[in-house]
Amino acid sequence: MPKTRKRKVPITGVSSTSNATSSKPKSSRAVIRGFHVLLKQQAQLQKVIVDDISKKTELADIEREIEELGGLESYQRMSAIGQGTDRGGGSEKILIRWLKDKELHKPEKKLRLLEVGALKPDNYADCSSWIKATPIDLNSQHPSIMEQDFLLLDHKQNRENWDIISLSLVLNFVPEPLNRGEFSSLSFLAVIVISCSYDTGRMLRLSYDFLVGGGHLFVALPLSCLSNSRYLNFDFFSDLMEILGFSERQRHWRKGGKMVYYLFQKRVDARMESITVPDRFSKKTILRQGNRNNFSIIL
Ligand SMILES: C[S@@+](CC[C@H](N)C(=O)[O-])C[C@H]1O[C@@H](n2cnc3c(N)ncnc32)[C@H](O)[C@@H]1O
Repeated sequence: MPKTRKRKVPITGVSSTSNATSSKPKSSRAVIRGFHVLLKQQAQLQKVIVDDISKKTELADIEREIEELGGLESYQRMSAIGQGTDRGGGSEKILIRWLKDKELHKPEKKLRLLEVGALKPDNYADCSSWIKATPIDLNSQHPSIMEQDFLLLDHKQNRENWDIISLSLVLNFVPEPLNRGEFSSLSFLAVIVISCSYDTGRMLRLSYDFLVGGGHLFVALPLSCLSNSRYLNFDFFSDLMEILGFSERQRHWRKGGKMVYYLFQKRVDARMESITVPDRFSKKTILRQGNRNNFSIIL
């Protein structure tokens, strides 16, 4: 008689039936964490799958779990719930506060803000008298969010076209080129937490090109991307942004916290074309050993 495979306890410990539909903060956090665990494992398994048949079964289990959790839509919905003001609000609050501190909220003309990786269409609705926000996402969840790959924006049209660009939890989320464009939600999920270092660097370069002189770039990252990466730390990131032509204006994180926020300003005198990128920024440079994550940015 053929052996029946015992159904495993979910790797994430997250039950698909109870959590994927709930909007309780604990549940959404658990589902998001669950997704991250599964996606990482899925991406790792996909790398070795070719010659190891037993891994195929493991991968199938993981893909089933991802599907049971509701796929990308569920993940994005949960992240959007996490952004709600009743949950402490999204990172846009920090950007708005910094802009107000700089007295930038009384402009002659509304500030044009490009919000990359928007899960909600109305994050800047309260500031509509001084901010004209354009939310975009690879996989739009709302008719008012333009479905658009930032990396494929028309260069000519967007060059020096934006006063502010927001990359909140996007640099750590850039899918591999193959999975961008015509992706199924599942193949997209597979690479969601394994950022492609070159595209992350390209995103920062494009942000520079797309901002007006003196324009601001807001970056939010999971703290561990800088505090516990093999290839990146606070100093390295600051040097890299300097090289790109950005001056740091604000930085916020706290010990034991989960996030780090930056506000950079495009230097007007910087001439990217003539800058030679030092070697250490154009390849992965190991900064520290041990049990670390692999988040990196390559210019
Ligand atoms: C973790 S969510 C971040 C959501 C929100 N900005 C926040 O701070 O919570 C990352 C989003 O970035 C989007 N994204 C990643 N790369 C992108 C790209 N090249 N162009 C547009 N959106 C992108 C993904 O589709 C995803 O919805």
